[in-house]
Amino acid sequence: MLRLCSRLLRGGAVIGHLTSWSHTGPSPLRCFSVSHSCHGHRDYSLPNATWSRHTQELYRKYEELSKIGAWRRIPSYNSSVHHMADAPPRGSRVTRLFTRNLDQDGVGFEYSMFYNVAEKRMICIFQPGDYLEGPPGYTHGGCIATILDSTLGAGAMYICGKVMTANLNINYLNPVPLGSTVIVDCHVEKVEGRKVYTRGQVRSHDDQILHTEATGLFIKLNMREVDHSTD
Ligand SMILES: CCCCC/C=C\C/C=C\C/C=C\C/C=C\CCCC(=O)SCCNC(=O)CCNC(=O)[C@H](O)C(C)(C)COP(=O)(O)OP(=O)(O)OC[C@H]1O[C@@H](n2cnc3c(N)ncnc32)[C@H](O)[C@@H]1OP(=O)(O)O
Repeated sequence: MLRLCSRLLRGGAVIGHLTSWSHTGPSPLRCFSVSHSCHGHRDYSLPNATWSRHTQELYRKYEELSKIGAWRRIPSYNSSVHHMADAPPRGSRVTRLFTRNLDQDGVGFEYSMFYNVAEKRMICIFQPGDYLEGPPGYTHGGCIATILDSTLGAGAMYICGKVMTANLNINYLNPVPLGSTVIVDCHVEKVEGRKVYTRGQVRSHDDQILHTEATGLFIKLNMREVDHSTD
């Protein structure tokens, strides 16, 4: 972990990159100003042929809201380093962001995130594919935890910059069918020193079913504590 943090932080880490999303002026980060690709990398937050009608409808709704300025789509690449303006050297390692580690569309995590600055709110339109099975026909709880952690964490990063998950509490209330469309709705509740308290829900696309509730504690990273000696 220390090695990972060290490498990320020295390279102008992705989380630092995410920090500057909150700048009000023109973004210094070229990746986030490009809607369809970042230096040729595919933006997975854009619709593909495997998205259901419900997933597409929700996406269009937030896309429209983005046009009037309330929301902003968050591009998504399949490696953490693709989110960085200045990626650290990776050597021979080819890493993949956990939620983007399948090459086939539709079978894993299909999702798109949008952020609302005024509400300190991050939403994620999520369509779990068939390879995320837990109970027969339903999404594995670990996958639900992953998308919650990612959405809560992205919201915390937008407000506070470099953070890591310290605590994640989840109540699973109703199972999430594979292939369904859910909305992961998260916000930052409060910030106390380095602690960022977040809360979120997973609801069905029509808000009729509350699938999951969660709270997350994220800790702002103290760069002085990063140990480079393990490299
Ligand atoms: C991380 C890479 C993410 C890469 C994403 C890249 C691109 C993505 C792009 C778009 C997608 C967007 C977002 C995705 C976001 C996130 C998803 C991934 C997130 C993760 O997958 S992340 C991995 C799992 N995560 C860990 O691997 C953490 C291991 N852990 C540690 O590294 C340390 O533990 C640390 C740093 C957490 C704290 O360590 P530390 O030394 O800096 O701070 P310290 O311990 O002093 O605590 C300071 C104050 O927090 C309180 N505190 C601490 N822990 C607490 C707890 N559990 N409960 C209650 N209070 C707690 C203390 O009580 C004190 O409170 P007080 O100030 O009041 O005394």
